[in-house]
Amino acid sequence: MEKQPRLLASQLLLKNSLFEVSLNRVLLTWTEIPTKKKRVSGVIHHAFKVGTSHGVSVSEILAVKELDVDSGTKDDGRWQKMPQKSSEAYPYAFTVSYVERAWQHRWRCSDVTFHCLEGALCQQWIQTIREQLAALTSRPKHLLVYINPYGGKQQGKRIYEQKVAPLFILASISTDVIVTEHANHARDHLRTEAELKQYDGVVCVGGDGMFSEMVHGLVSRTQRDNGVDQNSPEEKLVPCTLRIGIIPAGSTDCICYATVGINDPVTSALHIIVGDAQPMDVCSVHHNNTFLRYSVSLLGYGFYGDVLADSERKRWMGPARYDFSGFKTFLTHHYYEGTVSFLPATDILGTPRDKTRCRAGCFICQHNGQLYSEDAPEICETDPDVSDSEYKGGWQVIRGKFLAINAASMSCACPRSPKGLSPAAHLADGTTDLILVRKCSRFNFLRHLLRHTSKYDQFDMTFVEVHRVRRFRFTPRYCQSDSELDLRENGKRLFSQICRDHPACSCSPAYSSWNCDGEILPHAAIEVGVHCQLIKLFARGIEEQPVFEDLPNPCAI
Ligand SMILES: CCCCCCCCCCCCC/C=C/[C@@H](O)[C@H](CO)NC(=O)CCCCCCCCCCCCCCC
Ligand SMILES: Nc1ncnc2c1ncn2[C@@H]1O[C@H](COP(=O)(O)OP(=O)(O)OP(=O)(O)O)[C@@H](O)[C@H]1O
Ligand SMILES: [Ca+2]
Repeated sequence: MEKQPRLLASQLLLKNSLFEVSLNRVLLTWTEIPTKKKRVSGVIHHAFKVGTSHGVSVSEILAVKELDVDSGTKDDGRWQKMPQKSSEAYPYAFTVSYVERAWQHRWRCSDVTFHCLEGALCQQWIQTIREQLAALTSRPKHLLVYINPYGGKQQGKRIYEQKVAPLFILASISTDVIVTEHANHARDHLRTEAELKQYDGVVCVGGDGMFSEMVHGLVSRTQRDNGVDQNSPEEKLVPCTLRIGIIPAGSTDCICYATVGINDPVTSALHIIVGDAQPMDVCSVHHNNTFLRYSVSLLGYGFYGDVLADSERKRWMGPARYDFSGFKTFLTHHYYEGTVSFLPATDILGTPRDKTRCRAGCFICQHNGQLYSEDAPEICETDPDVSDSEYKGGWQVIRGKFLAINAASMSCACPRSPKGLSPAAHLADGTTDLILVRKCSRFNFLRHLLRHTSKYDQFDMTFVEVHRVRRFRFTPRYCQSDSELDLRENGKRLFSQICRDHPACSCSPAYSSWNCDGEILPHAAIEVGVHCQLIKLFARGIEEQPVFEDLPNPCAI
């Protein structure tokens, strides 16, 4: 790393030991000064332990506070007993709060208190660190927070008040907090009422459903403000400028898990405070030139659609509803007939079955993101319906009987499946991985499902194929007209009743439903397009190697 000029360097006391403390534009470091000498088996050693050098990136300092040594309190009100020796000899002190990496991608807030001989020096340190923090323009100062009190285990309010709000206060972030009163409250407020100009970001406390509300509110608002018609499937959309933060408090939390590496409220709050930014693809879903919904994680027909439809009736069970309905849907083993047409992503780096993983600073997302950005010139894409060969102007057409049709715009990693539905999918590459699971035996489908929880490749099975695509369409075999939709609902009820009455019946219903990020879509025939990097999150992607130990040599960082 290029050597940065020092802004400050002093000898300060930390836990009754003297440290050389140094600050440049990038790093704050402190290294113990070997003072005492120790005789060990006749040999004199400096009392300098390995691990007494520390470094913290300025971009990961959360706050600096003066410590009131005389009163023994910090100015955040927490009491702290001052060590006798330091309060006498080094009567001035300041505390730096910073991000420390813990196990499995968790971040924690750590404090270090330095004691100074003189008040002026103490003030100089505080002032200089504050100036450094003020220069970090990507950090949010004012946030709009929506809390879903009923998401996941209904802990959203408690999680925010106890774990997140104190950190925002520490980092001098002001907030306007709205506790939602009904579904779509946050979406509608964002879309029509919220005065977004005054905020540096919006935050949701909840699960993937709440995140989806934020996406719908922000994306729709941005298109409306820019005169873009969401109903046209081919239309380029205008990217949103405000970043979205997620404090996980839901049942699946897959967006949080796949963008941060863990569903942990404190970790997410710290990513918001340091002002991280992670772009993300958004799929638009249309039916007959009418906009239906946006999707950022999973669009699933067949298995995941059926799991969701069943689980919605069991919300009272909390997160366990998915396991219950998953087991039930697995036993019913329904397949669905239809035609999938898709436009493969060409000229891109990466394939759905390679070993690369989307990680912080992902090169593939940067490369493919340029190719497919919403500003990039249009690539001529022939419509799949204009010719009837199986390979039309780049489009490919597959007809068949499917247990599941899944489009994963990102890995969909979550606590249930830490590698996700499509482990090599990318957050911001402008593509979605289209996974087709054809009709197979229950045993084989179970093998496929189980592989989501092990190191084995879930795509390495004869009945599974996966394509990285820009757009796709699905048409069920027995096409429904809109007026048939009501009939369909009634028919489905009748059908499932017949099947319940005759458990030996092995036939399948004509239609499943699409699970669109945890919401049921009202149509089976849909058209989907990926909008590259349409939104940004307060996240940085999963970090490659978390650092657990103190850095032995700050100069080598
Ligand atoms: C045998 C164990 C197999 C485990 C296989 C686990 C695969 C799990 C893959 C999860 C992918 C989640 C994708 C994220 C989707 C979110 O946008 C959405 C909204 O939050 N969540 C769901 O739809 C929630 C979807 C939740 C789906 C849960 C499926 C559970 C399947 C259980 C099958 C049991 C068979 C047991 C036979 C003995
Ligand atoms: N005050 C509220 N009352 C009822 N429903 C709400 C309220 N606020 C939000 N919702 C709705 O609750 C649904 C579920 O919320 P959320 O995503 O927070 O939790 P979840 O479903 O448990 O988690 P996941 O989406 O991760 O499975 C969302 O679709 C949201 O629209
Ligand atoms: Ca993607």
